[in-house]
Amino acid sequence: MSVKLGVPSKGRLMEKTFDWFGARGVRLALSGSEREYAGAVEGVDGLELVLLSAGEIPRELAAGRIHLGVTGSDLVREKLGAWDEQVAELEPMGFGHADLVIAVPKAWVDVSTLDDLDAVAAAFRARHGFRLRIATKYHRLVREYLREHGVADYQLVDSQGATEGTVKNETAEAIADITSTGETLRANHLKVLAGGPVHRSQATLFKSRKARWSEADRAVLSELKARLGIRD
Ligand SMILES: Nc1ncnc2c1ncn2[C@@H]1O[C@H](COP(=O)(O)OP(=O)(O)OP(=O)(O)O)[C@@H](O)[C@H]1O
Ligand SMILES: O=P(O)(O)OC[C@H]1O[C@H](OP(=O)(O)OP(=O)(O)O)[C@H](O)[C@@H]1O
Repeated sequence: MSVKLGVPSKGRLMEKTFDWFGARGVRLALSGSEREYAGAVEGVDGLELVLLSAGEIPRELAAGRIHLGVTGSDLVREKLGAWDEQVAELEPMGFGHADLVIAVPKAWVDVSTLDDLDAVAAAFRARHGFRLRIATKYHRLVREYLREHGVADYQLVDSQGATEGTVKNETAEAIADITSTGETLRANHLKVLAGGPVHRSQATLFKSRKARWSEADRAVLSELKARLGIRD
């Protein structure tokens, strides 16, 4: 048996993950064509590369089908209930930074904090007879955050992409999505509520608490951690 390392199969996260391991003397390489989702690890024996969608890596870790995985810290928290019972954070990797934020129309000049949002939500319900809609794909994280901050008069509407467009399209009054440069928010005339993001995400190396770790697997992990400069 070998230790399975899941890494994102495409895009920015894949390239930066390859670079991050490479800079630490562990070469990840795609085997065959770029479209074949299989790969090899050079530099550490007993480590197998598995290419997966970043969004699926949390579930694969929780199911114990992979031992290690690289994905955004936001995705692990969103996709897994009690995430820290299922996976452990081994190392934040310093790339893939994005903030999960709540944003409202810029034109709402009286709304800049969560308390303002709460007040507007109550007024909205009284006026329209339905709850203010927040479009997002981060249901778990947004619900937890708003509960902690005492905002209750809202409903989430699911949006799996182009979330910032939902306000203009009148399918939501506010949104919760990740932002890095802030350009998409600006282009859609939205502003971020004050008080800090719901979550500050970055690419992170996770270890599964649910996978079967044989004696040999633990030895592979120790060697890998030594190579990567990760202390226990
Ligand atoms: N500007 C950004 N836009 C989108 N995601 C970003 C950005 N910056 C960092 N990320 C992070 O990248 C991860 C999402 O990557 P990606 O979209 O490839 O995942 P995915 O949901 O698996 O996609 P797909 O389903 O299309 O394969 C998240 O952890 C997110 O926080
Ligand atoms: O702050 P910015 O630098 O503008 O980046 C933020 C945007 O990037 C992501 O979308 P992406 O294009 O990855 O597609 P998605 O809508 O499918 O998530 C995210 O959902 C935002 O829309």
